[in-house]
Amino acid sequence: MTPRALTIAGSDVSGGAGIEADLKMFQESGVFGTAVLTCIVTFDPENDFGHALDFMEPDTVQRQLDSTLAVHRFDVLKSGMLGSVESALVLAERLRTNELPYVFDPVLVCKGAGTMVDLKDLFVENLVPLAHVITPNLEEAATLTGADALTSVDEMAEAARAIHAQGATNVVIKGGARLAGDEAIDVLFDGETLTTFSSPKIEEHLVNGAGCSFASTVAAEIAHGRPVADAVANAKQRVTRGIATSLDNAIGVDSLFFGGPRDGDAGLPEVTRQTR
Ligand SMILES: Nc1ncnc2c1ncn2[C@@H]1O[C@H](COP(=O)(O)OP(=O)(O)O)[C@@H](O)[C@H]1O
Ligand SMILES: Cc1ncc(COP(=O)(O)O)c(C=O)c1O
Repeated sequence: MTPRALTIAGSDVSGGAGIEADLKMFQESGVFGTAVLTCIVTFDPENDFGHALDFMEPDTVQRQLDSTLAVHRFDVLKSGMLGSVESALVLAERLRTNELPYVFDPVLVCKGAGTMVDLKDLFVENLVPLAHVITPNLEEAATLTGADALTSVDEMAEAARAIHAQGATNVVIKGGARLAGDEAIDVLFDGETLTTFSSPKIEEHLVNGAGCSFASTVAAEIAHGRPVADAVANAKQRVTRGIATSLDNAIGVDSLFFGGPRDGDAGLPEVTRQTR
C-alpha cells in the first residue's frame, strides 16, 4: 500500500522550503502527500527581498485539517511553519485525539525573516510532548532549551537530552551549516542512545529548504515503516544531494533541489553514523 503523509506548513513561494519542499520530498520518497496551509511567505523585491507573512485564519486551518483527516488515513503527520499561536493550538488539539506518528519541525527561524520566539513556550507546552520525532536546527534547539547558543556536539547532545526530557520521543538536533567546522553534524537522542550523523559540508552558507526537506523526508521514511535512526540517515543523505544540486535565485540563498540529474551522485559525500 502506498504510504500517505500530511504536512501542516506554510507556503514558501520561492519554492525551496515550506509545503513546496515537503510535497516534493514526499513524492521523491514514494509517499502520497497532501498539505494544510498555515501561512504564506512573500518577498518584497523593492526592499531587499524582505519577508512578509500572511496567516490563514485558525478556522480555515481547522477546516483544512478536518477535511483531509476525513479523506485519508495517514501514516505520518509532519508540521513546519505554523505561523500563528492559534494555528499551533488547532494542530495540538487534533494531535491529542490522533495516534499518528508526528514529526515536528519546530520552525522558529526563517532565513531572512528572523525568529518567531513567541511560539517557544507554546511549542514546549503543547507540541514537543506529542512529537515522535522533533527536528530543531541549532538556533531552534537553543531557543527551546533556553541556552544562549549551541556551539559543539557535546552541547547539542546535552540539548537533545533536555528536549527529550520535555517529552519528545526522538530528538534530532541539526548542526548543519551553523555548527563551525568542515562537517555538517546532526545528533539523535532516542532516550537511550545518542547517535551522530555527519557528512562533509557542501556549502558554508545556509540553503533554503534544507530543514523542511530533512523533516519531510524523515516523515516519509517513517511512513514507509523505517526505524527512526535509518530515517534520519536516509533523510540526511537526500538533503546532502539536494544541497549539492541546489539552484541559485534572486534572493541570494540557494533553493534546495533534490530532483536533478543523477549522473554526479557517485561523487556525493556519504553520511557517517556513529553511536556515542
Ligand atoms: N552546508 C551543508 N552541507 C551539508 N549538509 C548540510 C548543510 N547545511 C545543512 N545541512 C544538513 O541539512 C539538514 C538540515 O539542516 P538545517 O540546519 O535544518 O538546515 P536549515 O535550518 O539551514 O534549513 C541537516 O541534516 C544538516 O546537517
Ligand atoms: C514557509 C516556510 N517554512 C519553513 C521555512 C524554513 O525553511 P528551511 O527549510 O530553510 O529551514 C521557510 C523559510 O524560508 C518558509 O518560508
